[in-house]
Formats: sequence, structure tokens, C-alpha cells
Amino acid sequence: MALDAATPAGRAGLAALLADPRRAIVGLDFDGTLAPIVDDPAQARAHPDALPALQALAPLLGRVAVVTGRPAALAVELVGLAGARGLEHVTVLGAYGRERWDAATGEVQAPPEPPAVAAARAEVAELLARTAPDAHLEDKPAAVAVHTRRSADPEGAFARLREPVRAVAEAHGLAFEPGRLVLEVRAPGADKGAALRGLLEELGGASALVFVGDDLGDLPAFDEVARQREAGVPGICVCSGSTEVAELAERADVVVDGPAGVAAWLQELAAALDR
Ligand SMILES: O=P(O)(O)OC[C@H]1O[C@H](O[C@H]2O[C@H](CO)[C@@H](O)[C@H](O)[C@H]2O)[C@H](O)[C@@H](O)[C@@H]1O
Repeated sequence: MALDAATPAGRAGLAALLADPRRAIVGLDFDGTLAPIVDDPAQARAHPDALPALQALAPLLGRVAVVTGRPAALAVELVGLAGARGLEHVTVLGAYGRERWDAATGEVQAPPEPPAVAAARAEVAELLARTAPDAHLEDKPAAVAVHTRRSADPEGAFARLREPVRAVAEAHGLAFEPGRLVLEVRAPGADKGAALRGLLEELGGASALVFVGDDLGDLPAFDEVARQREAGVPGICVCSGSTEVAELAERADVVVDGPAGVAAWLQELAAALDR
């Protein structure tokens, strides 16, 4: 695979990253980007080539951050980050940036769940019991996710549940996060764009900002890359392509073929930096 981008802005981002990698930040989503999509969220694991790619690339960059809707500690486990060599520059921003794990310390920071989430969780469970018993609930700290991938009619159940689940989130002042056959009700005040911006500020800027994602929850990170470009920080939006979501590919500078393509792209970047 040749390292290139489809847009002039993406090519400028790539050139800036290659010229000054030690001040570059690369953000990566987990589900659908580092990990193939599977029916049962509990069975998701990073693609076998993902961790070796991170180990090759992270020592060469300023920071690599896994920015995910999963709890930080769970993402660490599912990627296999704990104790792996070469990851000193890796951070995990979990729960859309509410939680954090740093390889350098091995510690997780997670604020307490807002009380509104417990009430919303109970209402969502009651809604499913009444109207969609074949949908699945995933409980997370500060969030509840309704999955319809294993329902008899996944798209139909998703469409039917979308408004009622959104209404629960709104009634409790929580965020509503639709994704790939998932509807999340979660603590407000965080998103992947703010998470990326926080990292950039903490590091005192970047030579280049990259984000790799596949789903609607990744769009705020693409927005942040666009904002930083306008402010003079070159950037690249990379889409982990799928047949389920079109919005990210439409906005991306680079589209690769799912998690296998992401791992190959990261390896290619590491090889170009190592030359
Ligand atoms: O920010 P992410 O790392 O992309 O997490 C977003 C949500 O992804 C998970 O659901 C998705 O992956 C599942 C496993 O492959 C799949 O079954 C489901 O259909 C997808 O929507 C996860 O379960 C959620 O908690 C995450 O918030």
C-alpha cells in the first residue's frame, strides 16, 4: 500500500507528519477501526495486526491515543495494551473522553457516574422489555447502549427504537449517541473532538493531527481535525471503511479497508518513518 491521501489537505497532513513525527498526534477509534465489528460486543478484540502496528508506530510519534466509547480499562484489555512494550506514548481516552489511561503510569482515571444515568438505564431496560425483547443492553460506566445487531430485524429494530431511546436521553439531560446498530444514552459533556483537543492542548500543539474512525461518534474528531487545519495544524482524517456508514468516507482524506486496512496503514506509516 502506498502512503498517500486523496485530498490536498490530507497530503499536506501526511507531509507534515513525516517531516516532524515526534510532535504528531494520532487518534484511533476502537470498535470498527482497531477491532472488527462482531455480533456480541463482549467478543470484540483488536485485529491481530493492530497491537504490533501500534508498537511499531507509537515510539516514533508524540502521542497515540485510542479514543473510544468503551470504558478506558476495557479498551486497554481488548487491545492488549497493558504491559506491552513500546507503548510509552500511548493514551486511552475512554467513554468518549471522560476516562483516561496512560501506558506511562498504567493508571485509569474515571469520574463517578452522574445520577441521571441510573434512572435512564432503568427506563431503557423497561422500554426494551416492553417493545424490543430481542435487543441487547450493554451496561457501561456512565452509559447504557442498546444493540440491535442480534435482533431478528436489526435495521428495523434500530429504526423503531431510535426515537424512544433518544427521548429517554433528552428527558434526563443525557447525550444521545447513535452508531452502527447501537443507540447509546450517555453522560453529557464529552465527545471525541473535545478529547482530541484536550490532548493537543496538553501537549502544547502538534505538527500534525490524525484521526482514524468508522462511525458517527467519530465525526466530532473529524470536525476537530478540520478546525485545527483552519488554525494552521495540518491533519488527516482516515476512514476505516465499511458498508454500514457512509458519512466518514465522504469526509475522509484516506479510506482504508476496515481494521485490517487500518493496521496495514499504521504499519506503512511506521515503515516510512523508520526509513
Ligand atoms: O468508539 P468506539 O470504540 O467505536 O465504540 C463505539 C461503540 O462500539 C461498540 O459497538 C459496536 O461494536 C460492537 C462489537 O463489534 C458491535 O456489535 C456493535 O454493533 C457496534 O455498534 C460498543 O459495544 C459500544 O459500547 C461502543 O460505544
